[in-house]
Amino acid sequence: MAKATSVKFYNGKTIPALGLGTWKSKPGEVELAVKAALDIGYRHIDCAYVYGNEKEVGDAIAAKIKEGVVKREDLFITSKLWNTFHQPELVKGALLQTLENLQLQYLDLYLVHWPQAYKEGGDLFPADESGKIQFSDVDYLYTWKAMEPLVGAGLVRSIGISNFNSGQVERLLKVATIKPVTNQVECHPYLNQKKLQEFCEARGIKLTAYSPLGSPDRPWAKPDEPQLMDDPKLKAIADRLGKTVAQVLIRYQIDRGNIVIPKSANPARIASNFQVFDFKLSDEDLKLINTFDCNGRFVPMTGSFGHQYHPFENDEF
Ligand SMILES: NC(=O)C1=CN([C@@H]2O[C@H](COP(=O)(O)OP(=O)(O)OC[C@H]3O[C@@H](n4cnc5c(N)ncnc54)[C@H](OP(=O)(O)O)[C@@H]3O)[C@@H](O)[C@H]2O)C=CC1
Ligand SMILES: CC(=O)C(C)=O
Repeated sequence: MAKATSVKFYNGKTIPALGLGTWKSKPGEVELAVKAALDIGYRHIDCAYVYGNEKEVGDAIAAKIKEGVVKREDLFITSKLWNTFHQPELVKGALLQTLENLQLQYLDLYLVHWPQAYKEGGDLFPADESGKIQFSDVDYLYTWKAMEPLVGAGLVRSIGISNFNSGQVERLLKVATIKPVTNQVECHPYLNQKKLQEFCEARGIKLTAYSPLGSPDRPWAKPDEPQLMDDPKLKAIADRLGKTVAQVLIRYQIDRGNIVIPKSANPARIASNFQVFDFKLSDEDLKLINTFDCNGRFVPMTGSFGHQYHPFENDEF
C-alpha cells in the first residue's frame, strides 16, 4: 500500500492526514478498535473527554506501545477541552485528567471543543428541570489564553479549536499569542465548508473534517433522514473508481488538503477506510462532489441554541 500522507501545520509539526474517530465507540469496543487501527497502520487517534472512553483508548495505546507495535513519538493523539471546563482556572486540570485517562505525558493536539461554555462543576450536559442545558458566559478568548501556557509547559505540542465559525476565528486571532493549528469542523459533501476552509487556510489554519461519512450513528438520527453514504451520485463515482463510498468520502478530504477522522468500531471497516493511499480523485470528480453541498449539517448541537457563542446561528460560515 502507498504511504499514508500527512499535513504540515504552520508551527512545523505534522499530523497524519487520516485519523480514527472515537465518538460513540463504546468503552467495551473502543479498545479493540484502537488496537486494530494501530495494527493496520493508523497513527492518529481523535479523542475527547466528553466521549467517555478515553481510559479504554489509553489502555489500547499503552498495550500497543508495550507490544512494540508503535512508539509514543510516532503517534498523534488529539483530545478536546469540554464546554464545562472553559473557566481559565479549570483548563489545566481538565487536560491533566485527559492525560491520566489516556496514560500519556503529553498530547499532540488539544482543542477547545466548542466556543460556547456550559455551567461549570457538574454534569457534562448540565440541564435544568425542563431539560434545557445551562450555559456559562465565559468568553472563549479567556479559555484560549489558558490553553496557550500548556504548550510551554510541555503538556501539549499544539493547540487548536473546533466548531469555531469565521467570526470567532477572526476574534480569537486578535488576541492569540499562539495561533490555533487547526479548526476541527463538520465537513463532507453535503456541508463542504469551502468558505470556512479558504478563510482558515488564508490564516495558516488547517481544517480537520469531522463526521466525514455523514455520522449515520449520531444519536439523534431519524430513519427518514438522507444517508450520505447511500447517495446514488457518490455511489456512481465509487463504482466507477472501484472504491467504496466511504473511501471516496475520505479521499475527498485528503485531496482538498484537509485532515479527516472517520469513526469506525469495526476492524474490517477500519482497515478498508485506511485503504485510500493508492488512488486520488481527479479535479473533475472533486468539482462534481463540490456541487453536492446543500448546507446539510448532521451535528447542529441543538442544545446550545440561544447561547451567544453557539457557532451556527449568526455568521454565514
Ligand atoms: N469536534 C467535534 O465536535 C466532533 C468531532 N467528531 C469526531 O469525528 C469523528 C467522526 O465523526 P462521526 O460523527 O463519528 O461520524 P462518521 O462520519 O465518521 O461516521 C461514523 C459511522 O460510519 C460508520 N462507518 C465507518 N466506516 C464505514 C464504512 N467503511 N462503511 C460503512 N459505514 C462505515 C460507522 O459504523 P461502525 O463503527 O459500525 O463501522 C459509524 O456508524 C468522531 O468519531 C469524533 O472523533 C465528530 C463529531 C463532532
Ligand atoms: C461528537 C462531539 O464531539 C460533539 C457532539 O461535541
